[in-house]
Amino acid sequence: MWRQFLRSLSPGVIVPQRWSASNCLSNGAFFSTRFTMSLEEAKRCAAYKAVDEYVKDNTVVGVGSGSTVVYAVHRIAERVKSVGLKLVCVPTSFQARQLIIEHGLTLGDLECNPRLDCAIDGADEVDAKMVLIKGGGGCLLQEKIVASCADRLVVIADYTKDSVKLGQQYRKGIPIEVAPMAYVPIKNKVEARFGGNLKLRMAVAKAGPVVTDNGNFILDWSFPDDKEHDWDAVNREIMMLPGVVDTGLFVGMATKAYFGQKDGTVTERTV
Ligand SMILES: O=C[C@H](O)[C@H](O)[C@H](O)COP(=O)(O)O
Repeated sequence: MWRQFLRSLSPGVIVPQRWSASNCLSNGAFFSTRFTMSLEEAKRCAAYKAVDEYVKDNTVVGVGSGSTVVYAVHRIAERVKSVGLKLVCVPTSFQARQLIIEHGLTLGDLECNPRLDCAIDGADEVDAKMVLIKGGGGCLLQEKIVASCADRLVVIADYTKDSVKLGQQYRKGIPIEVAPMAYVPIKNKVEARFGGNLKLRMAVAKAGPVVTDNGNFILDWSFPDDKEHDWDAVNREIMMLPGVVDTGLFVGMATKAYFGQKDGTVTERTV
């Protein structure tokens, strides 16, 4: 019935055969291209499931950044209204802060809430061992700080982020946030030590480089993918370079990931 109705509105629309337990597809579908709808629905399903399973009453929740997190915030706001959850939400970026405020949620910070029950965040890529690449939207530093204060980091993503090995699907490289004055020496040192190449991320609607919420630059490291990397060791070594503020490598931080699939189901990974 629903499928017929949705198809009558837009013949190109793919209406998933299976609806997830969290009923994530019943709260509005996207009527654009086949791929966009599918990807957006996949993000939504993952986000809804994670919120339903991990966001509990009387807790402090870290709110990640990016397009998938938008769905998580919608769901958190729905549950605050419908079930009366009492939450404090700690943002990981300017974007997250705005989302919290726009949805009428209680805004917190690490000064008042140095310990969080869980953080829900997106990722650019997740490997088989749950090592993440984050920072495609430039928010890696605050995301890592907030995640480090949370009892649990829960990742929400669509199926394009689920990889065996980093670099398999996400081709933009590992973001490294750096103090502006140090971007050239850091670029040279990382290339000499590990290979690949680092590019200064440039802004799109502004001349010059992207400047993060923290006033820094981002170098995107296209690392050599023809060898195995010990990401924990790589991360530690890069972090030791003066001027490196943080990396988008999240090693040993996430314990749970939800991947929304094309058919509206959600797969899970736990470590
Ligand atoms: O800096 C941005 C964050 O790390 C995001 O969580 C990450 O880029 C994933 O974003 P999206 O959900 O838009 O793919």
